[in-house]
Amino acid sequence: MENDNNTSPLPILLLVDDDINILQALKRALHSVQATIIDFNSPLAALEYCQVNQPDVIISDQQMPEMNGCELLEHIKKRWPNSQRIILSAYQDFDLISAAFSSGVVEKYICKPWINKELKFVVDKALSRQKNISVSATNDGNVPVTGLINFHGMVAEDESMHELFDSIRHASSTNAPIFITGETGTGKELVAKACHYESYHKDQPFIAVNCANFSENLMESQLFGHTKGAFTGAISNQEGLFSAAKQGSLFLDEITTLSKPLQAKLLRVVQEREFSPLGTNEVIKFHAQIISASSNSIGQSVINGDFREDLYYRLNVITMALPPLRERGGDLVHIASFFLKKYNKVEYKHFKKFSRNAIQIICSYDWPGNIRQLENVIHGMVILNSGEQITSEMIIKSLSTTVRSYSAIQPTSPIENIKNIYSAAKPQVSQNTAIQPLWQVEKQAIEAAVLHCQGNIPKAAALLEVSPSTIYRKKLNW
Ligand SMILES: Nc1ncnc2c1ncn2[C@@H]1O[C@H](COP(=O)(O)OP(=O)(O)OP(=O)(O)O)[C@@H](O)[C@H]1O
Repeated sequence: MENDNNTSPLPILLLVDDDINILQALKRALHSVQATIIDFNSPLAALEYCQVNQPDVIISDQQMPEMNGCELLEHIKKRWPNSQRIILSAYQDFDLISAAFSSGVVEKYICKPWINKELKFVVDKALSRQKNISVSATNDGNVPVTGLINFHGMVAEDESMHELFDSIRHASSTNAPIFITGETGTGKELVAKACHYESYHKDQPFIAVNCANFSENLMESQLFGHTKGAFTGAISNQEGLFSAAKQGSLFLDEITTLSKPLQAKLLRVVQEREFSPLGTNEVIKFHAQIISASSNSIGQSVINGDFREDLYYRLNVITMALPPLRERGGDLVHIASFFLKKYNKVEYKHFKKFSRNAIQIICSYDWPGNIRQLENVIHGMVILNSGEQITSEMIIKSLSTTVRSYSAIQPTSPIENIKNIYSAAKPQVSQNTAIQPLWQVEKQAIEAAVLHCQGNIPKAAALLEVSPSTIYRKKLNW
């Protein structure tokens, strides 16, 4: 079969479901896509077809008698690794689908009953991605995206962040729940927004709520809404966030702080996709995507019995883990420069760069409050100083003003930390001390710095303003 302008054949869209009615409904929903649709009501027959024919995009049901959808897609992936594979399932088989997602067998997940608009969006995207793959395959393969980028306000060069951005793009066509982990201030809310604004429902609302900010009762009425008189003080009907999110995204931050009774109610919403406002038995359909996040270990909360295991699995279909700032390599300096430019503009300042020592201080500090703390430090510093160059003294002063807010996270205060850095780097020799050979003074300085940096030689080298190889070389001679 040929397409309209008779240049290249239409791509093949393969549909597999043991229920003929579902196959018919899928074909109706997808009648306008630019592809040749082939359908099978048996996964074995579909597999046989795929031995000789290359499908471009496959949509398979999960629950089928002869073989489940994930198994079928795994076979197809082995035969045709470049195909785009989509699984169709009701809210069951979470573990299987999550595993297939993580191993790359499944690229997209569509919930049954599907929304036609969503389905069409997913398939169009998969077809266009498939077209790009074919083009780049003829041009010697895909060139991975590298370098410094700004993805929905997130500045990153580090590979781990680029992988995260890829996961966000991959998740763009699913309505399945997303769970974001990461220490405080690592950018979880930005990731949640990026998931929303990359998704097919980006025109719908993005609603964020921090579960830690409300008491149990208030949180319940915030989420579910209430009718007039539902409880003392309910003087009028109030729409809840489940309803306000419409077909968009609802971001539940610090989800582990939800009380047990509310967890049980949320489970119903996630499973049945419906809820009732307080004070009424009316059942309202819930259409939004749930994105939740926690800066505490949710696994630990489950082990402690503080968080329901079944809810955890329902919310955690797609996991996105944000690394702490101290593990993002060169990103620290890039993000610091990004904030310097940002606050130069906001505060009408003209800083052009960081001094070498300032960069060393930034790189050797652990940033327990992560990017939020870095942002506060740079903002404070820009406000309080002027000139063209940021010096280490400016950083230290500004760090000391943020110390109180982060002392709960970090047992040693940043100022102690910095003082240690200096005393390690510049050992004081008292008047009474006998003069020591230079190699011994050097050895002590190096050992103090390495100890301070908990054995991290590159960090110690940065503090001592030498290259790591100098430390390794000197250690060999002691
Ligand atoms: N990669 C990044 N590049 C630039 N700015 C960032 C980046 N990541 C986060 N930020 C900024 O850092 C601050 C904290 O981010 P965000 O509120 O998303 O963190 P969080 O993990 O949700 O924090 P909390 O756990 O406290 O809720 C925000 O001002 C955000 O804009």
